[in-house]
Amino acid sequence: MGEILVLYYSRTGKVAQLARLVARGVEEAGLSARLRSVPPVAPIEESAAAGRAEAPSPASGRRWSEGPDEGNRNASFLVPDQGAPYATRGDLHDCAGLVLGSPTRFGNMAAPLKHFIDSTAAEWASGTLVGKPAGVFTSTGTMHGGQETTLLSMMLPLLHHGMLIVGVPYTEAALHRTAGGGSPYGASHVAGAGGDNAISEDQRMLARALGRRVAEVAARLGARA
Ligand SMILES: Cc1cc2nc3c(=O)[nH]c(=O)nc-3n(C[C@H](O)[C@H](O)[C@H](O)COP(=O)(O)O)c2cc1C
Repeated sequence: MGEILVLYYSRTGKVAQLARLVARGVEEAGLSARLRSVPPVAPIEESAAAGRAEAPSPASGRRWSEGPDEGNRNASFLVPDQGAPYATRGDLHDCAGLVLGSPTRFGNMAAPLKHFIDSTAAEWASGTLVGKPAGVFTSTGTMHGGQETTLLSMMLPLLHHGMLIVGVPYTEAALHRTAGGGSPYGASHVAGAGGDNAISEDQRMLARALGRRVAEVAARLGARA
C-alpha cells in the first residue's frame, strides 16, 4: 500500500496543473501517485457526474507530466478541466497518504470537493484515514484572495479524519523567494483575474516539495513503493 492519492477539483485547469506537479513530487520520493478528481455539483447531479476514463497506470512507468501547458507558460485555461478520473471512496481505503487540492472560492474550498468530503462519513466512522499523512494545495485569482484561509479550512476535515497534516517547511528555498503562491500551509498558485498567469518556477518547486514531503512521511510510516 504505497500510493499517495492526489485528489482535486479544478474548473479551469490551474489546480489540475498543480495536482500533476504534486504527483511528480510523490514519485520523486519513490512512491506512486494516484490522480483523481471529483465531479462538479449541479442541480441535476447525475448529468454533471458522467464517468471519466481510467487513468494511465503509474505502474506502467509513465511519469505524471505537468499537463497541456508544458512549453507554453502563458497558456490560458479558461476551459473546463478534462482531468483525472473521478475518485471513489475506495481510493481513500487504498491510499497511504492524501494530498487535497481545490480552487479558492470565496476564501474557502470549492463546493464539489466539500461535497465529496461530506460523503465520507463511513470512512470517518471506520478510521480509514487515521494516522495517514495529508497535505493541501489551492489556486486563487488574486494574490490576497484567500489562499491561506482556503488551505487552513481544507485541513479541518482532514483533522477530523485523524490525518497527520504535512506542510511545506522553510528549508525549501523557494518559500523564501516566491513572489506569488506557495506557503508553509501548502502549495498554491496565483492565477490572475483572467487565469493567464503561468505557474512560476517557485510555485512549481513548492508543489513538488509538498508531494515529496507527504510521500516521505508515508514512507517513514511504513508505505512501500
Ligand atoms: C465562484 C468563484 C469564487 C471565487 N472566489 C475567489 C476568491 O475568493 N479569491 C480569489 O482569489 N479567487 C477566487 N476565484 C478565482 C479562482 O480561485 C481561480 O480562478 C482559480 O485559479 C481557479 O482554479 P481552477 O483553474 O483549478 O478551476 C473564484 C472563482 C469562482 C468561479
